Amino acid sequence: MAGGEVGDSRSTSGLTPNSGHVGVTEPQKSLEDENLKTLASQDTQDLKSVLVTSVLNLEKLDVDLYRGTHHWVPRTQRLFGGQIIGQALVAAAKSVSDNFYAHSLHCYFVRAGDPKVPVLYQVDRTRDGRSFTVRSVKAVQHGQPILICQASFQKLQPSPLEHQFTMPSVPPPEDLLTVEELIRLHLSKPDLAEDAKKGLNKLLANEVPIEIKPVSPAHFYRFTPSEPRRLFWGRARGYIGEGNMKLHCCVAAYVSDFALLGTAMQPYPNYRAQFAASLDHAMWFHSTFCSDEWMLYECESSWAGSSRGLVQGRIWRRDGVLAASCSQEGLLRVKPVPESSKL
Ligand SMILES: CC(C)(COP(=O)(O)OP(=O)(O)OC[C@H]1O[C@@H](n2cnc3c(N)ncnc32)[C@H](O)[C@@H]1OP(=O)(O)O)[C@@H](O)C(=O)NCCC(=O)NCCSC(=O)CCCC(=O)O
Repeated sequence: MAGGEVGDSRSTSGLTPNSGHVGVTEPQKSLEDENLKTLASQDTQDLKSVLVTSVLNLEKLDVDLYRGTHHWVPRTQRLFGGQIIGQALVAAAKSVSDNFYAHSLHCYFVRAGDPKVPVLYQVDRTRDGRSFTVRSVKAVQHGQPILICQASFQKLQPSPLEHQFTMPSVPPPEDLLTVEELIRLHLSKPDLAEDAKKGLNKLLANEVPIEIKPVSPAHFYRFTPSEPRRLFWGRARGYIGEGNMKLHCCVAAYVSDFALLGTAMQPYPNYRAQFAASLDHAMWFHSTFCSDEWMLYECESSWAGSSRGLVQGRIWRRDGVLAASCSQEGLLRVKPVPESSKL
């Protein structure tokens, strides 16, 4: 966007939910241990999200050249894909007029990101049109691209053609446990294998700037084989700020890469990913939303084969409006889970 700030105040999307349907079911007790909800995980909603203060706050080095730093690095010690996509979209948006809004992006992860050095973002102003503006961004480390991304922006153009799927009915986030609460619950089991305990404690030590509440934890953690479909509520930790749609899109791009690929592993609880990495990621933005408010992520994997898995995602506002869709193919090299590690 013009002026180098990821900020605007888009007021309406032009898309409405289907016949006022609200997909959230009435409150109900989802897991027996209600006490855990109050004991576990501090409420950080009053804090400005680290995604705003640091991760998506790129340093300008020159015209169309930015530097991004890291906050959370996954255990794999390669950069989190969502961080690179989110930062690439921030860089792309900086040269786009305020009245153009991201409607889609298409990315390839071509090399693993190195967490020891910052990432440079080189923006190419591919085209400025009357309705659409396109930017190409190359994320570079050690002189070589790690991500190539095309992002397209459009002026608001209302249309009589408006439809969307209906949001699935699920319990509201207030009735579900966060990933951290579920892990603590699991850790309290006396017969838990040592290997599993170690793995879960490592997960707890993660400082991921995203909060997640799985709708069906057993599917999410792949205790049993299940259809490659998952639903979870997700939001950025901390406060992002109102009326800043461009930033909310960048945050959503960050969050969207977090738990997508695991969907393709759900039918195979006896296999563990030895190497899992997103190969490409596409995203379409449909409506206004707040990425620091709970949104329902509906993910399904239509196919897996040749050491790859394909996953589609829909991101719903809790009032039933389809906010965004995404699609990703990932590399999944697997090995059987050793008996001693089974939960
Ligand atoms: C995907 C790859 C690895 C593809 O590379 P490649 O052509 O295989 O490259 P390479 O340098 O030749 O090899 C890399 C490595 O893969 C090994 N390899 C290659 N082929 C095979 C095989 N058939 N069987 C078993 N191993 C194989 C090679 O020996 C290399 O291993 P090494 O690094 O030497 O230990 C590359 O393009 C890449 O690293 N891209 C970046 C992917 C990425 O970083 N994505 C974003 C992070 S993933 C993420 O954030 C999602 C997390 C969300 C979630 O967990 O749900």
